Amino acid sequence: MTPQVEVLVSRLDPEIPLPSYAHAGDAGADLVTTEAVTIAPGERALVGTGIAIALPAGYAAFVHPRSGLGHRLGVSIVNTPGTVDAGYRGEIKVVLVNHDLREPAVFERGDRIAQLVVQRVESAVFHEVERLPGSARGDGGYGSTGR
Ligand SMILES: O=c1ccn([C@H]2C[C@H](O)[C@@H](COP(=O)(O)OP(=O)(O)OP(=O)(O)O)O2)c(=O)[nH]1
Ligand SMILES: [Mg+2]
Repeated sequence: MTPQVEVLVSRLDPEIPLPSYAHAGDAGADLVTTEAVTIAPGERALVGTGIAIALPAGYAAFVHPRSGLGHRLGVSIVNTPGTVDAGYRGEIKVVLVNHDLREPAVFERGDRIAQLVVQRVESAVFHEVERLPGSARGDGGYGSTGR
C-alpha cells in the first residue's frame, strides 16, 4: 500500500472540498479555485484554493500543473512546482499562466486547477570547503552530453 502521512487542513472557504486524489495511490491531490477567472492569452492570474495546511516537519508540498489543462488549454503554473513549506499556514495559492496565443482560459469557481504533491524533504547543512570532490561530470552541463 502507498505510505500515508497525516496533513492537517483548514478550509478557509467552507464550500471548497478538501484536496482529493482522483485514484488511490495517485501522487497529486487536486486543488480547486475559489474564484471564477478568465486568463487572456499570454497572461497570468493568482488564484486562491481556499485551503491552508500544516505539514509535519520533514515534509513539503509541491503545487504542480494538471496535464489536462496544459494539453487542452495551454494552461500551466508560472513557478512550477510551487513550494509549500512545512511552516506555511496561509492559503495555498496558484499562479496560473495561459500559454495559448489565441484563446482565453476560462475557469469557474470550484474547477480543479492544480495538484498538490506531498513529499518528504531533507534539510541540508551547508559546509563550505576549499575544493569540491571530483566527479565524472565535473562542471559539464547545459547540453554537454550532446543532443
Ligand atoms: O505555488 C505556491 C508557492 C508558494 N506558496 C506559499 C507557500 C510557501 O511556503 C510560501 C512561500 O513560497 P516561496 O518560498 O516559493 O516564495 P518566496 O517568493 O520565496 O516568498 P517568501 O519570501 O515568503 O519565502 O508561499 C503558495 O501558496 N503557492
Ligand atoms: Mg521563499
